[in-house]
Amino acid sequence: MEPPRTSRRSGPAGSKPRHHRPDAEPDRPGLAARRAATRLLAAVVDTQTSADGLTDRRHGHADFLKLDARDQGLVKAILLTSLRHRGTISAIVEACLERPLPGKAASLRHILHTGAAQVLFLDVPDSAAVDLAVAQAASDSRTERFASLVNAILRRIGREKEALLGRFDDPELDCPPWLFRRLVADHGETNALAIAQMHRLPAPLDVTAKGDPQGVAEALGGTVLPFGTVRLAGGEGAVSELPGFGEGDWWVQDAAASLPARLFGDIRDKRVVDACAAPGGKTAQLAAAGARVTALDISASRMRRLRENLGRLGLEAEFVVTDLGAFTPPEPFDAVLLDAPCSSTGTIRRHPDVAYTKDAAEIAKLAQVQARLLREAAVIVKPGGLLVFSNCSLDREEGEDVVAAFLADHAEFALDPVRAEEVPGLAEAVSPEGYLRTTPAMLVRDTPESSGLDGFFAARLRRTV
Ligand SMILES: C[S@@+](CC[C@H](N)C(=O)[O-])C[C@H]1O[C@@H](n2cnc3c(N)ncnc32)[C@H](O)[C@@H]1O
Repeated sequence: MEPPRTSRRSGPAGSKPRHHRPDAEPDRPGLAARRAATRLLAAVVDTQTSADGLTDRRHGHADFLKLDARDQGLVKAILLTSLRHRGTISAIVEACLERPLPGKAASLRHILHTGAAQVLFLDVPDSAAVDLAVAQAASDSRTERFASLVNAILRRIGREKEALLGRFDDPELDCPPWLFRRLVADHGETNALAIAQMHRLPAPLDVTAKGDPQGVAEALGGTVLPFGTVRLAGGEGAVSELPGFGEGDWWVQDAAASLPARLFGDIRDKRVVDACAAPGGKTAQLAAAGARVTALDISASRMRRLRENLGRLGLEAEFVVTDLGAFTPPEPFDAVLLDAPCSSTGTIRRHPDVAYTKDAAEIAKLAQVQARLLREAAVIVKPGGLLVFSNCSLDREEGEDVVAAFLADHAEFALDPVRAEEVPGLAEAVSPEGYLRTTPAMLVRDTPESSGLDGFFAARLRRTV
């Protein structure tokens, strides 16, 4: 139920390219897809536009929308691979250049990056990747004089790929310095490197079963993780075509994202508000567990998706579209879940653009929003009730620091520490104070590809009076 993220600095998603020379290259199969991949990469790294927004099937970039489904799949693969391995690709391209690229050569750099991503990491014939990158360079007035350079560099990368990948095999390369510094400060150098290493792999597909996880695992050929999530081996094709989707037997939800709602324990018949609910993964969990749920969100469009999702699952909730700060229920709730908006650095395996669209200033701003939402959520918890605060950031500033400041100001709340036995198989995710803090480097399984989970933070607070 991951939502398409919108642009932080919404750029001209569908603006006409000014430099394209249509006479230089007629529509050659595959060229429009490569051009789109390069433009989308530029939009992510130059104007901090989210990849989900650019590749949204209804509101995405014009160059993306005009492609057929197969080419759209290819564009996404090229874009996400270019971002996931951005540092490695950069180092390899630089190593193959006789002299550095001119400082203003952003368009050329993006063509080289998307071309090298295909040659180094994707199952695309090298010759097609190289020829189309050369054609792309030749058809743009900003890059046409570098077409033979593109040819030479990408062919060399193709010839020497094993050696080059061996020479530049360092996870830190693929983690932008601002993020790596913060990971080291919050998690220590060894963990930071392990997290950066996991960020180089796409995440497995996790689903939450509405009923029996074992039955869903058998239907989908997956395995049940110790705390109930069903993890799939991966594979091709649309999620909506997998067995049981149409019947509403399960929904997509990363293993870590399923943990905050579990922290309420037995929630049957309790009145619960999911205070930042859309698109509804946690609302669905609470409703499936028998709670009487009020799903609240400020966004009407995201709430529509939540309603559709719950409809498919045959689950019920009360829906409220409002700013949490303006919500004045007639009586307080037994439990409040605040899954607050955040930088999403815990989801970089799925959203590698996050490493390039977010920064320290954005994290500071989001931490303030979270602090405000937590104060507002506290008001609607009844005495003795529970308040779970969570988000998918790896950053202390959006987690432990927000909760510590809240507790310092709210003597009527106390931390209700999470116990290791509540999260089987994830004891290392429980901090000495009783916070839950997962990272992609946890949940090690048979292979790196089947391991890991999103980075999540959760704290359980109890209102004492
Ligand atoms: C991380 S998402 C929630 C994901 C959701 N809990 C799930 O599991 O599917 C954060 C949500 O908070 C909502 N939000 C942001 N500010 C809000 C506010 N002031 N009041 C209510 N909802 C808000 C956003 O619209 C967004 O849907």
